Amino acid sequence: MTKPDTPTLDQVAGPADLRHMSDRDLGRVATELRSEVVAAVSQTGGHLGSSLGVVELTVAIHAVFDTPRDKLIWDVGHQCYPHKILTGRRDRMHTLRQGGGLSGFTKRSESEFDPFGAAHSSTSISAALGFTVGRDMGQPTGDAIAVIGDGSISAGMAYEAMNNAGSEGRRLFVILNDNEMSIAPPVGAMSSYLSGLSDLTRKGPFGGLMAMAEGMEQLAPKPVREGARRAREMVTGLESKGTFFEELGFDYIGPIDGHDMGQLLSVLRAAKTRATGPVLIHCCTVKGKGYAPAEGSADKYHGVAKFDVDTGVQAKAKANAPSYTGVFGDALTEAASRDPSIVAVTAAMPSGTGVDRMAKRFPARVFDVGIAEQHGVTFAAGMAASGLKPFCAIYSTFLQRGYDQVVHDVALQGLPVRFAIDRAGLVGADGATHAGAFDIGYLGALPGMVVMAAADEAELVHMVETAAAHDSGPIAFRYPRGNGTGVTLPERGEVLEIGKGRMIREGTGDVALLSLGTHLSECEAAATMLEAEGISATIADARFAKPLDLDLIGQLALTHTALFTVEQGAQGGFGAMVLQAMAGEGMLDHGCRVRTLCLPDRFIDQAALAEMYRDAGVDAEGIVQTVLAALQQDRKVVTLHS
Ligand SMILES: Cc1ncc(C[n+]2csc(CCOP(=O)(O)OP(=O)(O)O)c2C)c(N)n1
Ligand SMILES: CC(=O)[C@@H](O)[C@H](O)COP(=O)(O)O
Ligand SMILES: [Mg+2]
Repeated sequence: MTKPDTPTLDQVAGPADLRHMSDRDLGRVATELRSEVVAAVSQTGGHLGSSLGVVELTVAIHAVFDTPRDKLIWDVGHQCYPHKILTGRRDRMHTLRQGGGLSGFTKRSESEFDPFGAAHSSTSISAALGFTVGRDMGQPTGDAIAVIGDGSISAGMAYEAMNNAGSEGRRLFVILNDNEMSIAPPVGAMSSYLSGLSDLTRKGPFGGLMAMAEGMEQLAPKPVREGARRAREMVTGLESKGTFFEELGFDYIGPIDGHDMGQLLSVLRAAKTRATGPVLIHCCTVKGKGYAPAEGSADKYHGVAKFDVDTGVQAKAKANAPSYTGVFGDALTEAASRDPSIVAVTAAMPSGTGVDRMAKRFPARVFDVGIAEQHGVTFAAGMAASGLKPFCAIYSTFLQRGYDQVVHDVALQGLPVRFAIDRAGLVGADGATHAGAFDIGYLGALPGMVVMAAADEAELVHMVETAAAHDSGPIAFRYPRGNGTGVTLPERGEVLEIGKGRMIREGTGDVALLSLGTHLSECEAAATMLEAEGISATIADARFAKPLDLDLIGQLALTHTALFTVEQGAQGGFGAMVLQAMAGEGMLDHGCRVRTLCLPDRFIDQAALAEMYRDAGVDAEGIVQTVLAALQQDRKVVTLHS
């Protein structure tokens, strides 16, 4: 890769250097910064499109505001690569999203320029408002600036924050980065409203000037504003209403061209000088700006693998098995073709969850609610209450955002919502914020909830069929990010008996490995390693974390020296529920030793997935070491291989 020529950017060791530069040089920094982002991400992969869309904005904010004393909070944080380069992390960008390297999102522990961590969307305004209270109560902090995207502002939490900010009336800057894109094309009435507002600017230079004039006038005293508005109405012949944001108590500036450094600098400087309360600056940007392959792609290169800068062609590893997401999407579509009452709900991630495959055949039965997991869950609950069979497809980590809705609107009412929980377990490069670590525990605790975990892609097909057939209450099935094992897929899934596990291989009674989910493969590898140590291992696939197969567990406990549960989830999940059941049933009274292998009580930062599970101690070697320790082999605990 040829290193871009960045003579002006090279003068920037930190944001303070920007504040001594001419506006012209700031424009040069932005141009060079964009090339730097493209070059860096071409080597690491990551969230390219959103970062390219905020290059000018990032330079302008750091040039105008006194970061890190002023707190710049990026919503989601996936667009923070230009920010990281300008705030002293340029030399570490080659470690992005890798073990021991830079996080792909903002992270407090990584830099003083990251005042608030992110990755889950729509939190920035709440956090920024919190900082303004700290400032006003004497904490050593300056202004707070939240940069939130048009997708992220569709989440309820953003409105909760604006509602509060508007009544608090504290000086606060919210910059709406409106690129008319989420991961998928935007949905929702707010998106249409924003398009209406930004039409003026997107129409070209005249529109931009008008918008800027309008924007600047927002900061003038009320009488002047009224006069300007009347003048504008005369000129345009259009009634000029206040914006939604002004109705909430914000001064609204814009829409402005988020790539025009001159506009950005003058609006930010004016806003900083004059704002006395909450201000929303509406910036129109382009996701993937300045890099043709990104701008020209449907997803604007939202998340990319390493790529060739000249061609934009991504280096995607060839998969030798279908992705779990794809298997789910196809199985759901097949089930939907047989049952017209099946519908699907996604929260702004149709392709990430695979429901886009169903949407291709049944567009009227797939609903993208935007980034609105809370609404999505209860929306599905209403569908279920009406008699439909909703599949609510949400990543494990993002379902956390709608948990009370799962409890209060689904489980408490026993409504048959089907939860397709993708990205269950650790996820690799997205790191701790995206780990699907907690769903077994947080769902298993709910009365009436059925919780399944697929051991491979064939099992996933069966679980989709089982969920479709399960009408007596809520049911969830979890599966990991990535590709399957290559096992043959059934033409059509079979309905599994609820609460029944399956025996995979019978040993001679030394140890039993009770697996939940796709770590069945690690259990099989561990069994082979144990055999080499003269230890026979029985393997069973629990299939269900709830209800548990007590007959299977009791049988294993009675006939084995030791029982080990293995799961891709945090403590308080499958192993805990097995132990609690065994205790209740007296299965612990006969001397069977029990160990639960689950994720450790700490967050695990991004790394290669296998490395993360090794670190967690739940890979094959971790299982073997735990077995040997539990059997208290008097020989030294061997390390089977480095
Ligand atoms: C609560 C939550 N749900 C879903 C996601 C997945 N996600 C990450 S970025 C994104 C789209 C964000 O769109 P926008 O705010 O417009 O930012 P852009 O990518 O356009 O810069 C989504 C849905 C998330 N990070 N958090
Ligand atoms: C930033 C964000 O939250 C999403 O883009 C997420 O990174 C997608 O994860 P997958 O790559 O697993 O679909
Ligand atoms: Mg967007």
